[in-house]
Amino acid sequence: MNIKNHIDQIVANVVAKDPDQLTFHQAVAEVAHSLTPVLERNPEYIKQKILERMIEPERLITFRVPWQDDKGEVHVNRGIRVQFNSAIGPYKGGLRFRPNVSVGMLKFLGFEQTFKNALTTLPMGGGKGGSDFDVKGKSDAEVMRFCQSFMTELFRHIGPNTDVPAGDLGVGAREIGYLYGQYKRLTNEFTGTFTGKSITWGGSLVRPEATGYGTVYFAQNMLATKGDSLKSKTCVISGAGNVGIYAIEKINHLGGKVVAFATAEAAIHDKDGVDDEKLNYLKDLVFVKRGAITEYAKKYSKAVVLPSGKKTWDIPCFAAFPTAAENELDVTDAKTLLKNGCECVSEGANMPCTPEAVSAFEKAGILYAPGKAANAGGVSVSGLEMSQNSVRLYWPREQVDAELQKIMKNIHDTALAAAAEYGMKGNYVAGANIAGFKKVATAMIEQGLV
Ligand SMILES: NC(=O)C1=CN([C@@H]2O[C@H](COP(=O)(O)OP(=O)(O)OC[C@H]3O[C@@H](n4cnc5c(N)ncnc54)[C@H](OP(=O)(O)O)[C@@H]3O)[C@@H](O)[C@H]2O)C=CC1
Ligand SMILES: O=C(O)CCC(=O)C(=O)O
Repeated sequence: MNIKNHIDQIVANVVAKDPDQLTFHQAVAEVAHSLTPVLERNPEYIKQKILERMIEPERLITFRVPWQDDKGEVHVNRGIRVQFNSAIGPYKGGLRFRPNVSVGMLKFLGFEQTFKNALTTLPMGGGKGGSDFDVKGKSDAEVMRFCQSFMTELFRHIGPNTDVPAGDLGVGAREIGYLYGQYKRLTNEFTGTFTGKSITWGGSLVRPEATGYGTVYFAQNMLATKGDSLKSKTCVISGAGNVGIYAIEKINHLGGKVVAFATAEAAIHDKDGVDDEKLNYLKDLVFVKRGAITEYAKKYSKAVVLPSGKKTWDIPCFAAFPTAAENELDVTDAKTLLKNGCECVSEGANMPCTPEAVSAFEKAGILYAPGKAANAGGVSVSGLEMSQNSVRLYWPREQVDAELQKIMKNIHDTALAAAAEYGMKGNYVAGANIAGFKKVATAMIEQGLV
């Protein structure tokens, strides 16, 4: 059998089956093509149709979410949970509330999550969920009513040993509180069915920081292979949310300087860098006041708002951290980064670089880490939160952070070793896909035709 043709056919079938699910096609194509040498060496995977089974979610739940705004007007949104793969543990993955959320988007995210969770070494399967609800411009009371309605259906499909959601875009501490409160009311149980909980009621220290910190730890591990580090280096990020803000914090800890960050609405260039004092202001602005980042440029006179159409990737840097959303960094951005001397890209978001941008980085031979490896710190500490909930203990900050660093180094080393084993030295995309796939595939084979 010609393995390349076989894989092309699998990808073509995915496209034909659900033609509108573009990000899902993109995620499947990337993984499938990097598995060519693995399938060549392991005919059992082909015989057992492991890849074909892995691209079909185990279960897909959609439901109606009716809610009332503050004026009493009724609205209806769609709730979705994709329970993608439970071969190595309960389904695990975040909830996203954003107007563009669709089944296809959540399938892409749930598929990626399966590989990411396998890489963490913790016993977690893959899942993802969310709604086309827009949290922007809603009052706390409206968000609460929406979350309560959403959970009134979702609660019957989740549980500490079944499916454990967490946050993602648009779902932060406030939303998790409202969702968990309703879950508890309906089940009459206080269990670890959610992660990212507040530290006073079952959360883990370092979970809020974990994705941003982890992405920077991953970059640190990549740079160490070249005898380099982030010390005194200029960095840029996109996104000024949970992942982006804590990525800035860790870059500061390591002696780097972040000179640009952005939201979907605006990008800021601060050539002096976002030091700890400015970062505290930014945290309060984003997490507490829910204000626009343009306020930052009003407060700090040397910072400027970039002209419309300009992105943080236009600012020269040594390392770039895309921490916003899928396909936010295209090939033009990649070429600009390379032209300006960028040597390291570590993805905090899920699939933020387009395939053409990734090819440009690979061709240039710079250090490039895909999200499913580099942003796995968040779900890793979620796994540690589940462990703490199971034994009803809280671990100290130093212990959780030490575990996080250990896990990120292990993911780095595992991806690097898998890439080298299959003749793709230094290719973290192939390495992460191969290592994640082999772990899940082995579990699926051992569990019979599931
Ligand atoms: N939270 C976590 O633990 C994890 C998150 N991720 C991924 O990281 C990314 C960010 O998540 P998180 O920080 O939690 O989300 P938040 O909602 O906290 O923040 C997202 C930030 O990205 C900006 N943004 C969103 N969409 C776009 C876009 N299309 N172009 C430019 N900027 C955009 C938002 O701007 P605005 O406010 O204007 O919308 C906001 O500043 C997502 O891809 C998520 O899937 C991955 C692993 C774990
Ligand atoms: O912490 C989690 O369970 C999920 C985090 C997440 O959604 C992600 O890794 O993309």
